Amino acid sequence: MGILEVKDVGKRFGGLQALSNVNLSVKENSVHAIIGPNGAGKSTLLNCLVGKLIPDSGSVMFDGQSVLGRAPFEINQMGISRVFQTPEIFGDLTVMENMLIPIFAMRDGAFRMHAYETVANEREVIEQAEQMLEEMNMADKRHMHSAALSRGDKRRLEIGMCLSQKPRLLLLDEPTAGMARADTNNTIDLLKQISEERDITIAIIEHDMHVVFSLANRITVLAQGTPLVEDDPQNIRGNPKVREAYLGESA
Ligand SMILES: Nc1ncnc2c1ncn2[C@@H]1O[C@H](COP(=O)(O)OP(=O)(O)OP(=O)(O)O)[C@@H](O)[C@H]1O
Repeated sequence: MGILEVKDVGKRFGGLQALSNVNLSVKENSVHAIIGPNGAGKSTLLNCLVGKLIPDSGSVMFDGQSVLGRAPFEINQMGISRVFQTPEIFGDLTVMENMLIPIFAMRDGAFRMHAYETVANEREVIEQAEQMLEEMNMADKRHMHSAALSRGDKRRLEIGMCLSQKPRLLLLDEPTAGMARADTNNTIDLLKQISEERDITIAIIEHDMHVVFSLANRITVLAQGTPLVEDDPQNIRGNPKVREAYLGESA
């Protein structure tokens, strides 16, 4: 039994069956990649996991509890944290101010833009934020405006903000999209370190096969809204069905 169990999930948009019979079991403390060609349904599936979409059929269980019908913030409080394609940080705030927001939200149960103002003097919250910045290797950038950070550092900050909420499952939606190779490699190293050092499960949607094969210990291939194969990375590489699904792409 995985920490995340998706059973027979279907989702239709008008005449388009975006997902059908999706089954997925994500083992605790694994790094599970969900890959597939454009339009395969990866983002739709992810949105069903975090409450942004409600499937038409099937079930999504996290740690034995259904996430269906819960609002995104409730699912977040259950222990699922999501990293978006474009970093969701507040560019006008400093690195430290950004880091304060989710820690306050976790304590008080809401994620609000002005949150840091009301807690800026609270020692305990500041100490937690400082510690997370240390762990993310960003302490020296604490006073920088977040908009001025490199793409890799924005991602690093956002991942730190997610981790400060102590999630049990981190969902990443193409975390290296649009990055230069150096930033991509830094992000790979950071995610490797997180999965090795923390009691956390990672599920990642990713197009870049270098990232997928550097990180994942389990891979599900989606094609036309349904899982084509789920296996260990070494078996996915040579799988003819996967190559066929990716015809014209590099699997
Ligand atoms: N809100 C929506 N309304 C209508 N159709 C949608 C909606 N969201 C997604 N789709 C369609 O559902 C199918 C699956 O889309 P989805 O974005 O989940 O695929 P994907 O695997 O994430 O693709 P990509 O790799 O290009 O991001 C596509 O045909 C897409 O056009």
